[in-house]
Amino acid sequence: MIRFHGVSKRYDTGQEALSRVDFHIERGEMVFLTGHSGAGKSTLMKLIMLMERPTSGQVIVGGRNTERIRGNGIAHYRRDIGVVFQNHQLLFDRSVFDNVALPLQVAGFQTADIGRRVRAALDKVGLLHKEKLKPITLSGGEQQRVGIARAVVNKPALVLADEPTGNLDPDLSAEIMTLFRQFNELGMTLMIATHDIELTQRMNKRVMSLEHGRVLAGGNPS
Ligand SMILES: Nc1ncnc2c1ncn2[C@@H]1O[C@H](COP(=O)(O)OP(=O)(O)OP(=O)(O)O)[C@@H](O)[C@H]1O
Repeated sequence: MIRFHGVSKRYDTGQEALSRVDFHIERGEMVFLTGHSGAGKSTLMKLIMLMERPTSGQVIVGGRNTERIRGNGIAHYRRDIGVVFQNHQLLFDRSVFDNVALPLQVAGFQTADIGRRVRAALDKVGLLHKEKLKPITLSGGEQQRVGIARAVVNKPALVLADEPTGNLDPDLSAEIMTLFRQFNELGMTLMIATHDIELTQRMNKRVMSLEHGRVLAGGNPS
């Protein structure tokens, strides 16, 4: 699903965020990405999202060399990737329903189809009864679940989550991880960046660790 071949990323500031990174994630895997602050986790995910481009090396996603994905192709490519952030990035003047519907509207789905899919996603994260509320009235854990529903509503093959439990207490973090595991069991490939080593140990999934822009361990399926 994702292959990095000798990927380096140097920002314009001269900072080398990734240095000759090689790894492979198979379709259907759930992999944690860990490492100290500044190790390069977000940069690695931005390269997969085509928000940044490598200075050298190849990023292959779903069998496609992303170097060749340009212009209009980028939006199309991103439709098959769900993204979850630590700070939700929800629209606070829209309802829960509208927030989750957003990716489907952008992709041009029919209204009836949108309703069906949004409710299915909200049901999976246990928030069907809150579809009319504004996100501001929800707890942090609920807001994060809205963010997750939005990330998966399009049934993407790949979900990237950057510190999805960063602001949550241990019980809520475990709940979010259970959700991710359920999506993984449905066949989605997941990559989850986290500082929470204890949480990753409990999940019993592959852990890939970065240190100063290099893969320290766990770069390949066991
Ligand atoms: N846009 C940018 N311009 C310049 N340097 C950057 C940029 N983004 C990240 N960096 C630098 O690249 C390195 C890797 O940053 P990155 O955000 O990928 O790390 P991270 O492992 O996600 O860290 P954290 O856990 O703190 O989010 C850091 O030294 C950071 O300062």
